[in-house]
Amino acid sequence: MIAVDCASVSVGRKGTSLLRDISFRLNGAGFVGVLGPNGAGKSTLLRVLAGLRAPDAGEARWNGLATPRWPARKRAAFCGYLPQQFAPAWDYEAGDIIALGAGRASAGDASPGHVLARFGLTALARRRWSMLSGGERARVMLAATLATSPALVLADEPGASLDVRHKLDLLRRLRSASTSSLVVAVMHDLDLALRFCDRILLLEEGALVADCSPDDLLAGDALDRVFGLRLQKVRRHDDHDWVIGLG
Ligand SMILES: Nc1ncnc2c1ncn2[C@@H]1O[C@H](COP(=O)(O)OP(=O)(O)OP(=O)(O)O)[C@@H](O)[C@H]1O
Repeated sequence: MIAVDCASVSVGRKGTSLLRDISFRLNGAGFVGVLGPNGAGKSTLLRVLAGLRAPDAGEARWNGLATPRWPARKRAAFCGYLPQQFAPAWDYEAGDIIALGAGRASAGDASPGHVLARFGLTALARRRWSMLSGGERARVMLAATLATSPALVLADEPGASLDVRHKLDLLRRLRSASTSSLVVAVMHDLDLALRFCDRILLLEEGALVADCSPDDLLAGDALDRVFGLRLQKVRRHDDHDWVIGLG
């Protein structure tokens, strides 16, 4: 069972509202994209959902229980959180970081060697963090996050530093994880979000302005309004994927 509730969540900072009375329920496995312009509150929302930031009002719940009430070990087993920026305190080898991820919970195929192989990272196992490229770091962090197949995966702009092939590979892995886990990912690439996600949460200035399927989002004008653009929406010839361009 997996249910995530965001119940009347508000977050403020020095008189500014970062999140304004946000409510939604995510029930069951699936891929949810969080979209919105820079500064809309996407990362703040993800941190609240992860239980890393206490809201000023309202609460986030996993399976009906407010996140602060989850014991640390159960929390680590239940939720994999992939932050926008990550820097380990020590210069670990990639294999050590995978081992830390794999150690969060007992899972049949989560031995570090197996996870490295599953994510095509075996050749990088002995490479120190400081020697990894930005894209390699992102791939190591994704593998560490997904190592134990957590019920809830929260990913903040997971493909930001990846080339097009690895970005697609990452989204396919998240998509595949979302058949049994609830994946919530902050995304900036509208095309890819509409193609991979089952549901979209659209934020604007800390408010939730749309919560719907990609098709319903495209049918309305919320994207144009929020991004201040006239987006051209073209359905590809296979009638499956949308391509978005500037109108
Ligand atoms: N600790 C903080 N102190 C002050 N302002 C903050 C703090 N954290 C976030 N903010 C502000 O809150 C707003 C929302 O930030 P957040 O990082 O959640 O936005 P975002 O939608 O993820 O943006 P981006 O797409 O640029 O990553 C921004 O205006 C940001 O400057």
